[in-house]
Amino acid sequence: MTKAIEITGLTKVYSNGRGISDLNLEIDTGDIFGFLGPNGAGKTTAMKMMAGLVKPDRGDVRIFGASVFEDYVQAMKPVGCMIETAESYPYMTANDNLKLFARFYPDIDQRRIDECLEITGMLKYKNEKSRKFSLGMKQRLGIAAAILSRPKLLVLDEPLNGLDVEGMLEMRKLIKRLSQDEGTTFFISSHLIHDVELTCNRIGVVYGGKLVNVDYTSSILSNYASLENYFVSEVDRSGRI
Ligand SMILES: Nc1ncnc2c1ncn2[C@@H]1O[C@H](COP(=O)(O)OP(=O)(O)OP(=O)(O)O)[C@@H](O)[C@H]1O
Repeated sequence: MTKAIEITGLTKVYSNGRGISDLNLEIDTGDIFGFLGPNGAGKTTAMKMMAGLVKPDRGDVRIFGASVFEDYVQAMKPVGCMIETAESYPYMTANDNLKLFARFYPDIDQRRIDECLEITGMLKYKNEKSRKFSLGMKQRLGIAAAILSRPKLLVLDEPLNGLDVEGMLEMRKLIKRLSQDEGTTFFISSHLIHDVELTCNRIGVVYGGKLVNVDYTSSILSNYASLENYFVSEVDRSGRI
């Protein structure tokens, strides 16, 4: 079966010597993959390259078989992204922001826009301008935009950023629902160990610009008391190598 994502030798080192180097990773269709690492580990840099927003020094990313760098349009067709902050036009309403996004796709009508607003808990703010939204509301609007086209793969950079406890629970439910009902594959970056443990079925630990290890959550939890113990042990091990 074609892998949802195949990353080979992906490297981007900034002039200050930081970034991410020699990332090799395969994500199966249907995985909820957690890219776990502390601030500055290189998660956003890797995701920007996956979305074709940053050119790598070397390496490749294939999405359902198509190379992001050789066949960008084909590779990005099944992908929804929210990378770094969720951007929206502040003087437009939530609804108008989504209508603008919808113009990039051939078949998104008002019903689908309302559905995405409903799914993300934003329907009640449909006619409010995003300028007045809290960080969490902007984040939800970003997710609504990312799921508009019913993507097969969602790449989400710190999707819980700015969400309160209730918002985090809803976001986790939303991710699991899309995974179960629509078979959506997820690539999610986070520095929140507990949330990754509860949300993701497979986890890659990234530290200091390197992917330290990848394993299934179930297997980690059967060998370690918690994901936190595993994380500390993997980071410690990588430091000693
Ligand atoms: N444009 C840039 N120029 C120089 N250095 C950069 C640039 N972007 C990121 N870096 C550096 O590369 C490293 C990785 O940054 P990146 O944003 O990928 O980390 P991250 O894991 O996403 O962290 P966070 O959780 O804080 O977003 C950091 O040390 C950062 O300072």
